[in-house]
Amino acid sequence: MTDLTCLFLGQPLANPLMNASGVCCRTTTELDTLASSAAAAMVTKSCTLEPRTGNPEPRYSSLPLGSINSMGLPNEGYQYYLDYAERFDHERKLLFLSISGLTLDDNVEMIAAIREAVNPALLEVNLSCPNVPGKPQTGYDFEAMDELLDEVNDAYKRPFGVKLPPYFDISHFDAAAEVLNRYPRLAFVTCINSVGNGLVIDPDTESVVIKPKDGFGGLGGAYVLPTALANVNAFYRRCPDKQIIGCGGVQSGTEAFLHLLAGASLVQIGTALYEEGPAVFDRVLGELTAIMASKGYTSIDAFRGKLKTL
Ligand SMILES: O=C1NC(=O)NC(C(=O)O)N1
Repeated sequence: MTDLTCLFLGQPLANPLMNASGVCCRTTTELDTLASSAAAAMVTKSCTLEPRTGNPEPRYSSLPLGSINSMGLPNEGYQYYLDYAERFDHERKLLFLSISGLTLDDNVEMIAAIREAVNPALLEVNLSCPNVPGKPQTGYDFEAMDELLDEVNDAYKRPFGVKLPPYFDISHFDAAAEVLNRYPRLAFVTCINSVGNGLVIDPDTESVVIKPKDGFGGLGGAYVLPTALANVNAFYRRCPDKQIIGCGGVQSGTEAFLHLLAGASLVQIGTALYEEGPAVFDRVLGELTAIMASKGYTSIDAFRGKLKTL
């Protein structure tokens, strides 16, 4: 019998799957769809202090090898998601609440409200939205990242986590991990956010495919799998006291298996969820189960993090 249960921050979950923030999680209708899906956990759209309509459309495009987006943090404002979390049945499913304040003060203000929650969700601080014009990604500025995490650590006494951008240099894995490891209550790290500021060009129209930022947007899907796996494994190796949530390029049980092998505790699905809807969770769970059975693994811990090197 193949058992998909896993432990996250001490909480048993039926399986390791959840959505990637931003997909199927902006409205209560979308969030309720996730709550009714086979995913064992779910995360809200990254929210800001005030509601945002986001960037002009078209701002998302799907392609054979993945997706490009420049949504621009469209969301209902943090109170909307706080209210959703207060009404949520946390026994039923693990709920994460993602914040992406436009300024340090906005993040501090949102956290001041979130810490008063009677029925708290798990806080994820998004350090990596690449699509707000004029807003650099905090995750690429280690000093700013440390300053923000110091404020979060002071203001918020429950375990929390961060959503990181992809890094592409070993010295950046080292520097980022050094900052993260200063905060023991920083309990999980979600790798990766989209690969920022890619450019998809349509050869027929000789045009970009999304409107914001002259077509520059965050890449997801198959394009980003090797980078996602590298970031999951890099932080799995460097942050032994934290759990890693893998995100990027999961389109089947195979990629979910790879993220777990690389050290992920949970696995997020973004582009494939956007394209296929919540049935993607049932499909990927079935495929993951089949892969584990074919390899003789009866539990996820039998192989999780046990990536072989040569
Ligand atoms: O953090 C984010 N990552 C993305 O790829 N897109 C969204 C967005 O643009 O809102 N935010």
